Amino acid sequence: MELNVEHLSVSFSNIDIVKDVSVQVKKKQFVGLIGPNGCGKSTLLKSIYKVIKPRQGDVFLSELDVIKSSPKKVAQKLGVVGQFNELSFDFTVREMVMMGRTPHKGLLETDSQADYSIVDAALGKVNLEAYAARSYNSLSGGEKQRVILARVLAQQPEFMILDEPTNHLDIKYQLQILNIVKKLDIGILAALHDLALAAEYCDYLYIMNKGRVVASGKPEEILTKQLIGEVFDVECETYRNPVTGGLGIAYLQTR
Ligand SMILES: Nc1ncnc2c1ncn2[C@@H]1O[C@H](COP(=O)(O)OP(=O)(O)OP(=O)(O)O)[C@@H](O)[C@H]1O
Repeated sequence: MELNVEHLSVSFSNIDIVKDVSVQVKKKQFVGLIGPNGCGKSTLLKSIYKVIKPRQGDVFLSELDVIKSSPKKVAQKLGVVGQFNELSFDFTVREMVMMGRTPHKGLLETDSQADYSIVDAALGKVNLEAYAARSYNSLSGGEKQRVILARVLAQQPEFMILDEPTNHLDIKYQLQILNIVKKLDIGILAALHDLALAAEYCDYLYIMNKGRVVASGKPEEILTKQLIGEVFDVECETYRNPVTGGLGIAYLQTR
């Protein structure tokens, strides 16, 4: 599926937080959204996945008009890994992941053998099979993050939004999660903080500052020291990593 966000604006108490933002994710593209704290990344993503109503603009997932469609209809296509994953009620890890199947079920439909197999496969993908009976609230931040990803995998979405999916994760699981979502071969829009990881995994980047998209393009084309300096207020040098061949960024000092 493709994502088309057109001229989206979001305001809280008459203050514009997201200002006329247009974003496109083509079929099977991994697109990153980067920008400093408070620039509006989460607000933009939440208005795409229907948690916040935008003041104006359109969101389409291929032909599906996301703003006008029911949450269930959207959840059949769109998976979301959000930033905060706390729960008031306690569920087991397996119950949490099984919730990913809900959008595909009728009102009184019970869990089928196929649902159990899908849930087991999703737990396996994030290395949490042994945690299936554990209480979700007893897990560490990183384990919770992997359960949420497993729930989204069980949902079998055709498009995925991730809001800082590698928050809380040590480097092994940061790479594991990015590798898992990359291999899904579906459209992805992900807010990321680590610029080097964004450069490595993303096909295309949008850079936000103060509610607006200020640059977009292929990572190596737009992640210049001038742009990083302007947007993040940090002096840096960029270089080609001699080991990976990818983009390296040496941060020097804050401005
Ligand atoms: N419900 C709300 N009411 C008023 N202001 C809000 C609300 N939600 C977010 N904001 C403000 O909107 C701005 C953008 O917040 P947002 O969470 O979108 O930023 P972000 O780019 O995702 O930041 P971070 O990198 O820190 O997660 C912030 O100044 C925030 O305080």
